Amino acid sequence: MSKFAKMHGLGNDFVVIDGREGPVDISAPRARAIADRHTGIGCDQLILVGTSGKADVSMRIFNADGSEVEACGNATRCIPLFLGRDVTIETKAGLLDARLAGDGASVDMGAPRFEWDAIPLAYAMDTYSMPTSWEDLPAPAAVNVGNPHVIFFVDDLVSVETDRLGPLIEHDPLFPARINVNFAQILSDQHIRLIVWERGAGLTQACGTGACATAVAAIRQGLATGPVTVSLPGGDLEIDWRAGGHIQMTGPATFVFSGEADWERF
Ligand SMILES: N[C@@H](CCC[C@H](N)C(=O)O)C(=O)O
Repeated sequence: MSKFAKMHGLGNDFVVIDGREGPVDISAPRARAIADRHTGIGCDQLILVGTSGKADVSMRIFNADGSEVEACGNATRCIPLFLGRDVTIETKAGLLDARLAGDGASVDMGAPRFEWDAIPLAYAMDTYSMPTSWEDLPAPAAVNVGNPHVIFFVDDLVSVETDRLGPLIEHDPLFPARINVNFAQILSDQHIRLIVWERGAGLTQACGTGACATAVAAIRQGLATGPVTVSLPGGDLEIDWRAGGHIQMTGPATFVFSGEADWERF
């Protein structure tokens, strides 16, 4: 048996398992079973907090489909709340600094990457404005903020079939590691509306790394100036980035309930 908390960041929900007391064995099928909304606990991502030799704690991230990934912005904001203090967190994407702020946390998400093989793409291509697209969507941008994102800036978000185009693009062979798909509408110089089809989880209420990647792509293309408010279905995130620098993400994190479970049963 070990302790867990159900938490969320703007409705992007997590089962956060405390693995600091002893090893918790999470395989892909087990992560999928825990995340199942009918037969498990239910979540978009399963988060395993552990000990670390390099930071205060480590964090492993599993999508609802069981795939283990490098980064999760909303979950990173939940960790200071889960532990009750500011923390440094070791992730597959590097060390992150997360501090309690307002009704959530503020996190240094590191520096974005734009090289085609860092996204990764299947072959060399300009990631500022990619010479490709799908159906009526405009040419996208690609950014890696610890995990891979493609961003489409559209005129009218309501008319985009996000649930049909999202999975099509996520699984396109251009993206050998699959991809998180961001559909964004610029509302003003400092305000973006965003819907994210997440790799391995589908449409979510919010995606922290998606907000970071989208704000960075917009600032890079001169479509916005930082700091940017990114409005997702679940609420708003504040993203600050200057070219060459780190991304600072600030927004809410919520504790829902705690429990104890025998993970061997999943
Ligand atoms: N919800 C997260 C992102 C979770 C991982 C993502 N689906 C991936 O596969 O990279 C966030 O808030 O950033």
